[in-house]
Amino acid sequence: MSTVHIRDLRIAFGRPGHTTEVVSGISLTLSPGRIQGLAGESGSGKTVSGLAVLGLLPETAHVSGSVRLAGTELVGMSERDLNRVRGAKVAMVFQDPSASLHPQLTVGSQLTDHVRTHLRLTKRASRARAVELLTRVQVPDPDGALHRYPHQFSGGQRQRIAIAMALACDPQVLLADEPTTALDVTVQAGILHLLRDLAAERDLAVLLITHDLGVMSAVADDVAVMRHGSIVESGPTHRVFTAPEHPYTRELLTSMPEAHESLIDENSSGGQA
Ligand SMILES: Nc1ncnc2c1ncn2[C@@H]1O[C@H](COP(=O)(O)OP(=O)(O)OP(=O)(O)O)[C@@H](O)[C@H]1O
Repeated sequence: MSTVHIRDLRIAFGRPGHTTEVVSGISLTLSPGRIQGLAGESGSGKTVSGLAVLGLLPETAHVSGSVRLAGTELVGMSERDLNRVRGAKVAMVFQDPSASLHPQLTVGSQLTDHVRTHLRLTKRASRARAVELLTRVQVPDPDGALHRYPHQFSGGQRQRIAIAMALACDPQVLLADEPTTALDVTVQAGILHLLRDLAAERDLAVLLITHDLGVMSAVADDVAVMRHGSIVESGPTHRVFTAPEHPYTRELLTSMPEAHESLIDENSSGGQA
């Protein structure tokens, strides 16, 4: 299983000579089986950093530094090679599950097409794989779900289906950008549990991007706090949240006391929820 080493990643937008740097040299390591959180206020550079790992930034973005997956450099890789990495090795789950689901295709055809293209399975084997994936992400009636369209599911179920799509080719790395932000709080907890269980059982290296420190404290093993394009503090989530060293981390935690409390509650009940 692979580790992702992000080193001195810089991202700027604009024309040559008139660029604005939005990420100023961040370094992070994503390890198999662990959830690395990336926190920080809106506009701090979390999303563009995630997109850079997948080579999904627009052409107006200038990216430098290094993103190595199992020793292979992804920064500067050709679009053709990146296409092979995307989906197969690195997958992404977005805030809006519709971003990864086609509204006019059944869930079954999307999942089986995806699996057939990338894994070259027969029709029958790809259908079996689709049912297996839907079962794992706990979509009710997986067989029936194959014949339904995305809009026939609840928001939480759609996000589970998007996670199934992301997992279809057994990726080694999963980037999850605000995966629960659009969901009700009660539904959020189920999706977060699922992500945590999947990271552990599949040895997935997960980058969890969220501005929600409650979400972060519930599932991230480690957290990096971004501000204005730089990481101001990073470390094990428990340490960062209970003994923040940087004034900005303290400020964030003060503005969201429930995150701090939820971590304390979880620890007193013997583990993370
Ligand atoms: N395509 C683009 N062209 C120019 N600037 C961009 C582009 N995409 C993002 N930016 C800028 O990059 C900075 C970082 O944006 P980013 O979306 O990564 O922030 P974020 O921390 O994920 O915030 P949010 O939580 O609101 O999504 C912002 O100033 C944003 O305006």
